[in-house]
Amino acid sequence: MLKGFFNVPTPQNEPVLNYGPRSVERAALKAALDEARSKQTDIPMYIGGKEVRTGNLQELRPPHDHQHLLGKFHYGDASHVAAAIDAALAAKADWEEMPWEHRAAIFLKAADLLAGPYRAKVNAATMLGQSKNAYQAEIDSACELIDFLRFNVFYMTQIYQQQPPISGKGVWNRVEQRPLEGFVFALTPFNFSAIAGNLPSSAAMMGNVVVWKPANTQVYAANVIMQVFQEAGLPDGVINLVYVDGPTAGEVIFNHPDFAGIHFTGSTGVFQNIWKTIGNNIHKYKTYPRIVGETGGKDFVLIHPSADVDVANIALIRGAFEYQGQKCSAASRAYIPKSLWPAIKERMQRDIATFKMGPVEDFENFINAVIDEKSFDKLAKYIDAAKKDKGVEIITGGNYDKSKGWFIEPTVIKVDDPHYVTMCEELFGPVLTVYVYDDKDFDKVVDIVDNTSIYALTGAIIAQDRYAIADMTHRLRNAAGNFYINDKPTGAVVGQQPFGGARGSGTNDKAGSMINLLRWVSPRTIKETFDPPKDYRYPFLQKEI
Ligand SMILES: NC(=O)c1ccc[n+]([C@@H]2O[C@H](COP(=O)([O-])OP(=O)(O)OC[C@H]3O[C@@H](n4cnc5c(N)ncnc54)[C@H](O)[C@@H]3O)[C@@H](O)[C@H]2O)c1
Ligand SMILES: N[C@@H](CCC=O)C(=O)O
Repeated sequence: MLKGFFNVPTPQNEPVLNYGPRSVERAALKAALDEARSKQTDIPMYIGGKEVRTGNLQELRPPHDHQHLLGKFHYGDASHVAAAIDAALAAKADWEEMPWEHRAAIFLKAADLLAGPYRAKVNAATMLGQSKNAYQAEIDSACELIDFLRFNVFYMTQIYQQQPPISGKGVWNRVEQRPLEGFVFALTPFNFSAIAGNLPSSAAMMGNVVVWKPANTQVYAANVIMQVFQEAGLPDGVINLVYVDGPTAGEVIFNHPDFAGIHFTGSTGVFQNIWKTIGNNIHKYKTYPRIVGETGGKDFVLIHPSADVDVANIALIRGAFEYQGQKCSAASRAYIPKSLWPAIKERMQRDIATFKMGPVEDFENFINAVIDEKSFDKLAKYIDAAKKDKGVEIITGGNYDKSKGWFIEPTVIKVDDPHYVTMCEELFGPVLTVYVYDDKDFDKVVDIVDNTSIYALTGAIIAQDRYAIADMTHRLRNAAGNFYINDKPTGAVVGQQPFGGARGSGTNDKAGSMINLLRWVSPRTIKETFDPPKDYRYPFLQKEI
């Protein structure tokens, strides 16, 4: 066995390829899209390294083209969740004994596979399965996932290097970072393949074994990510991928004595129910499970009268409409001073009119479909209500069409009431609500921004006046876990802006950071004494002579 203090490669953010006309990457991506569309993929679960097929098949269709069948996946039940836990626990002893540098090597290789031979495949799967355009897929399933893997390996070594600074005379103090006792449950959302890949791999990297359940609407790309982990050399049973209904998975997992932690990203309601269930079952577990959850948002853009209107416009339209507003960080409520409203409105209408909407296979489309019919219907309902409600005006968009795919036009709603429902609730779609305030009321508006929603995920302020920037930065310190000045509230980059929110938006354990990885280990302090005392008496107890 090799012995040494190993350094890992210094991580750099994976460069974002541009997919411009006639570029090599564009040709490779087009070929991968054609290949994926030309066949129907049969997708198994992966339990203990084996492909598991139940014959209970669920269809996968592109959200922008629901008549096309991409493939089917094998749906499981409670018995598959139990089998996945057994497989994880069977793999545990060998995995946690594996020297860390070998764990690191597996995930560094996975990053290289994604950056190279799997890049087009994973991007094509994310584009088709989740209706992301080429750029949005590239920054997610390629770059962000690669960054998560490489930066997490680096942070892992920093965690291992942290040792007590002091060892007294004749003593050596050290700290060992043990994997959790039991298995970790990774429960992942539809909207980011990077998050789907990061939640199981970050816990596994720290020596844990994992049961991973993705959203049904993300299974198509999850399958590719699992193939990458396997090809990178991940031993059987370390990550077990199952497709079951959420409550069924929860019923088995949250009643298991070896349940040691959940790594969740998804909606606030689901997370709160999970937390309650874990609380009710706390006496059943061998340890106190780690509960890590990044959840919903109602992300704001607050525009100060000193703002540059072009900066404000781009922050709004990119922040609100990239990936159809289906980012937890998406700008969904904006506060705009009356003095700037005409200029900003004119720019938004001008630019949104040039957005092309349609399938991802046509690279001219900036806007694609929302994820499924349930989301489409929900968004259509809010838009219909906005058309009827008093004090509410549709500024642009407002149309939708489900004949070919789940298409909702980018929609801007202006409201008279800053507490109108679409200013408060997370809609998770291409709908931006704006409240136009009197410039003299700016001070009150800062409080409204802070108090309007239960969430505190992301927020942006747009201003040139430095006093205003300083004031808003301070007063909105609890309103967002990721706070942007003169930028859109989306697009955090691993290693640069660690991501996560507080209040109703989650436990703020910052995905892709040391803080997050620390949740997947349990430190053991070891004190070794070289010359231990052999007499209980303190020196002062000795008789004076
Ligand atoms: N804060 C963040 O970092 C972040 C990132 C991405 C998405 N999100 C949030 O995720 C949500 C969108 O994703 P989604 O629609 O996939 O979320 P979701 O909550 O519907 O689903 C997340 C996961 O939980 C599972 N699930 C659903 N109901 C369950 C139940 N009752 N018991 C157990 N599991 C259950 C789903 O199958 C899925 O795997 C939005 O609210 C968004 O803001 C947050
Ligand atoms: N980290 C992403 C959002 C993830 C949630 O959907 C961003 O910063 O835009």
